Amino acid sequence: MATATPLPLLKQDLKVGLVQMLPGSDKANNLVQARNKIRRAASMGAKLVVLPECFNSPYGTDHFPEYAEVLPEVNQEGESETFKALKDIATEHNIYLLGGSIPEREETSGKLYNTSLTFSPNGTLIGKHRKVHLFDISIPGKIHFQESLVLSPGKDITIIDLPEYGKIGVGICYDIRFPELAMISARKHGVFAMFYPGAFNLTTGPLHWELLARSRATDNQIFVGVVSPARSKPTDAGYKAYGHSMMVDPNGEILCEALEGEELLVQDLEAGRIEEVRQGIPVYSQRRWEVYPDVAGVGKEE
Ligand SMILES: NC(=O)CCC(=O)C(=O)O
Repeated sequence: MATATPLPLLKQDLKVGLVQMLPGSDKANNLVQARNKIRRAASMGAKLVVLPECFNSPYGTDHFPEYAEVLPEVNQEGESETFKALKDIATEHNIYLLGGSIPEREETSGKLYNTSLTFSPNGTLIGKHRKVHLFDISIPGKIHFQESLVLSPGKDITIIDLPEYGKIGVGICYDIRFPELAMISARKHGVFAMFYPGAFNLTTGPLHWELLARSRATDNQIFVGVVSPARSKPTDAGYKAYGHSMMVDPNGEILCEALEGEELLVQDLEAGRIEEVRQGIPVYSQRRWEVYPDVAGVGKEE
């Protein structure tokens, strides 16, 4: 009797667009810039387009309250300017749209979050991720940043089903430093990719951005996409993003990488690549859960 071949995690090839854009202080103009770049990605065949962290505002604790919008829950409709714009763009181009992140104000509590919205090609809100790990670091003489001054942390791992392709996981920037999130998404939920809209800086970017993207991909043998804002001019005030958006394959190899400026990356993800890598280096079937029972509960495949 013939046994059914399990579907690959990524069910068919997928062209992904990563938009490295430069957000300014004019929200309406940021939305126009995003729309233009998404249109270009779609015209190049991208079926999933990903924007950077804080794509519609400058990145900074002073700015979050001013730019925050009230956002709906998954499968609900909303009135916010950015929600409506992203919904329209996804529908117009018949694409999945992972809308980077924007500051969110929760209506009832007034709490602020750093939140990512994902839309299906028919404009349904199919994913909402609130940044779980807030970016609070202090490296003397280099960088001090404290998102928790104004933001509250999200509480959930976010898995989104793109029925024709498979599942993706979403994290926002600092979330990439916590391997548990990607590990649970990959091993428990079977995602074919993690996407991290992110805005690393000029101290930790050169040190850790590529290292972390390639580590999450290699740890879990999945695709990883990291999408940054472009870097503003040295003479401009405010936070300087590292840039270097990239797509990494399940073997930890960089498939494409941007420089610092505005850039659009369009990259094919190959169905079957995950299984090929896992066959060659079969760590998935070689885990010794009895040696590390403390983590077996969170990492073990179901
Ligand atoms: N926006 C962020 O979460 C920045 C994270 C970062 O730069 C890091 O080093 O981590």
